[in-house]
Amino acid sequence: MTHYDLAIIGSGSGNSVITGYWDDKKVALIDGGIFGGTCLNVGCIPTKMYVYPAQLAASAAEAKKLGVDLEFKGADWVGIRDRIFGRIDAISEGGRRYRDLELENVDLYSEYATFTGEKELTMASGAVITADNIVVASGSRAVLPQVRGIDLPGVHTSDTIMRLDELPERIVIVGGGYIASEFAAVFSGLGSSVTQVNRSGALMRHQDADISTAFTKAAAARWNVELNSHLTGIRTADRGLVVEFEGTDGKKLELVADVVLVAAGRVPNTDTLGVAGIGLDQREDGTLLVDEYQRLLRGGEPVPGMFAMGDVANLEQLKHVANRETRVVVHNLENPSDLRPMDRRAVAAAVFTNPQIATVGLSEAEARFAHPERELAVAIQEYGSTAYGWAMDDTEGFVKIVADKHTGEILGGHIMGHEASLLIQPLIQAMVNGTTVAQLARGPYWIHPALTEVVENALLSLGVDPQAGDPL
Ligand SMILES: Cc1cc2nc3c(=O)[nH]c(=O)nc-3n(C[C@H](O)[C@H](O)[C@H](O)COP(=O)(O)OP(=O)(O)OC[C@H]3O[C@@H](n4cnc5c(N)ncnc54)[C@H](O)[C@@H]3O)c2cc1C
Ligand SMILES: NC(=O)c1ccc[n+]([C@@H]2O[C@H](COP(=O)([O-])OP(=O)(O)OC[C@H]3O[C@@H](n4cnc5c(N)ncnc54)[C@H](O)[C@@H]3O)[C@@H](O)[C@H]2O)c1
Repeated sequence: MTHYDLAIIGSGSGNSVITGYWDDKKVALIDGGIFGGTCLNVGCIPTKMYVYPAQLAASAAEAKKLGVDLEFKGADWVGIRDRIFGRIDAISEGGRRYRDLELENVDLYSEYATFTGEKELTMASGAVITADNIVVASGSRAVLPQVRGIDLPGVHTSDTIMRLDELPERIVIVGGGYIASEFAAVFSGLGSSVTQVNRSGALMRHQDADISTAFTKAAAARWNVELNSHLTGIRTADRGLVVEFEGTDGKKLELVADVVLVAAGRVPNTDTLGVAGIGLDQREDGTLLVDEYQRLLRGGEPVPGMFAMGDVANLEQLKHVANRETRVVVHNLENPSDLRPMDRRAVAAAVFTNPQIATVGLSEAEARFAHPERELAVAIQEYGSTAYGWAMDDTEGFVKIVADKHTGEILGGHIMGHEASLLIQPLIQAMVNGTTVAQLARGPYWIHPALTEVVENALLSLGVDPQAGDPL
């Protein structure tokens, strides 16, 4: 049995816990999957590397209404795929080699581990290690509905769909969330015939209701969308797969496809880690409970020397949240007498679908529920109401802001449309820094006639009460 100062489970965000502080100490880094974790290998980065070319491809159709005659002649799927993974696989392998071969104080275990004691881990090979400190960063994995035919060749999750040998002619995408909506935009942009099928009555249902409704309409104008239908089975056909669904009204739906992508949510990797055996506190969905310092809890009390971060411990399942939690874990591991808390104000996210969606803070419904005592100001401003929106002839994009009518505090911002992921940033900044609606609308210059004017105008149209000293 080898003893370590620190053991880390997961080489995604977990890899960044190994700072210079550990140079003279012994560290075990354990990962049974691909080195570097989800974001690098099968998540944020490769998906966005597909999103950009797909957006270029889709722009041919969008240019037409502006009088520009672009022709989309097809996508070189294999070329795009190899450019993406030629870059990513090399980074993953370089990171693995560095940890495995070049860092003397780090032992890399390329296998799965389970807890067999509070500070004891047993590897798949049978090796047992102990450690004074353990960081759990084991991430999450795709959920596969247990229906007939789910393991047929041609049925994929986001882990495998990006490595296809050819662009599918017809793809059925199961799910209405982030992953399903991003891949629907990628495949439809690149030229596949896409049908996205969701169990509930709208896409992106966790967003503000106005965004969810508008996105469902916008998506249906770009690819086929079927709602209120859940997956019941998959079978092989003469040419491809038949994907079977049942509607909430009992009606059957059968779709023929070359490839099926199942994007029905992700579960935390806690069941496979044996955490229940050591009595760690978990939420109902299996995520590990941590305190504000990212310390693991047992019976509500922090367990000394044990931390968790990332998808295994938060509800957001976002890389920038995992990164921030990592910084908190790094600080608190290295400075146990000066603990610093995680900041969960103004968590933001973007969905890189078409049109893009971005969000920060509370939806209107969440704000009304969370603050029944406050009078809210709500504004919706269309891209098409600004000069840049005229240039784009945009008829879909809009910004929605929710604020406190009397104090001018911004409670939430929601954007759908061109580069929503960029336009949201001033609202994130304002929420974190406590900048009011008036201070944000009139404090900085807003470049004319940039698309950011739609955010400025949304702020102005909220009609919040003026305060003494507001900028002019
Ligand atoms: C398709 C897709 C697109 C995404 N796009 C975005 C995006 O655009 N923006 C964004 O913010 N987020 C995005 N995400 C989410 C983001 O990837 C995750 O939030 C983030 O990667 C989580 O990091 P993590 O360190 O918690 O886990 P991971 O990076 O998943 O690392 C966990 C590691 O632990 C290993 N492991 C698990 N169990 C064990 C065990 N028992 N023993 C040993 N090793 C184990 C796994 O092999 C894995 O490598 C996306 C996710 C997906 C799937
Ligand atoms: N851009 C980003 O930041 C980004 C991108 C991708 C993923 N992610 C993260 O990954 C997480 C997981 O993404 P996801 O899209 O898998 O999950 P999700 O929870 O966002 O969506 C799952 C969807 O599948 C549907 N569904 C579930 N079972 C079904 C069934 N049997 N038949 C039909 N539909 C069914 C649900 O109604 C829901 O719409 C997200 O919550 C997100 O945090 C982030």
